[in-house]
Amino acid sequence: MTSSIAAIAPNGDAGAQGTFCDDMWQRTADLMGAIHDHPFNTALGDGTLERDRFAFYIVQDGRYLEAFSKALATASTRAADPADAAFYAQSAHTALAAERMLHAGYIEEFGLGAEDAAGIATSPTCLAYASFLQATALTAPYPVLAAAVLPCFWIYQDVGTALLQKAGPEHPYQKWISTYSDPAFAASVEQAKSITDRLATTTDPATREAMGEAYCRAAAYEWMFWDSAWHRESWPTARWLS
Ligand SMILES: Cc1ncc(CN)c(N)n1
Repeated sequence: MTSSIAAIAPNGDAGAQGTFCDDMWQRTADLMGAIHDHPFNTALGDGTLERDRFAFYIVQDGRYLEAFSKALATASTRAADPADAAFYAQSAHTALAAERMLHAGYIEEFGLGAEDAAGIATSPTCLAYASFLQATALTAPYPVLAAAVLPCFWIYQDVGTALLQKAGPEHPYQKWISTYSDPAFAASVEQAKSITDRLATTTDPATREAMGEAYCRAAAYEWMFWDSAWHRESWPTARWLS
């Protein structure tokens, strides 16, 4: 009989011993299925996603990426290993430089001016996800922060790669799909996974448990983010507050 939390699967079943990432992939298997099957992503994949929905997503995502980038920059300052620090610093830059450049292209293509974008309120889900990342960056142990940012890499690569199978060159969202199915992005996902796995094996059981909770919370927010874009989520209180 084992007494080590690290040797217990995150769902509480004794037995299955894998890396932290293997455990997380198993634990979120149903959620990943729901992400791939979400109408936003199936329509994104077959190119039928309405522009309004995608534009709403792009505006929200630009705001999310600012928070994500800050969380990564904080991870860089908190990393003890210089190679990890460089990885998170580089990723913080990429989130703002490359991903937001992708957004800028779509915003221009859709003829969305700065004023139009400013008129779209940050959705409750976008704010919740961004706030969760920033709170984790500022208050949680560094391994928990590494786990919290991992789904942002891994899930996007998984979705981008799956959509690549369906997308031809004339696909309206080809650039989005290419960004997240790019081998360079896959390499950064592998690095984020390997850092997180290493931290999970060297930390104490309670922190590893908290890493699992942070990973699953962020993965849940990923589903919620696409769902909120699909429904163009607004504040139920908007009628009283402008
Ligand atoms: C909500 C969200 N999550 C992740 C990613 C990929 N960095 C993104 N652009 N947006």
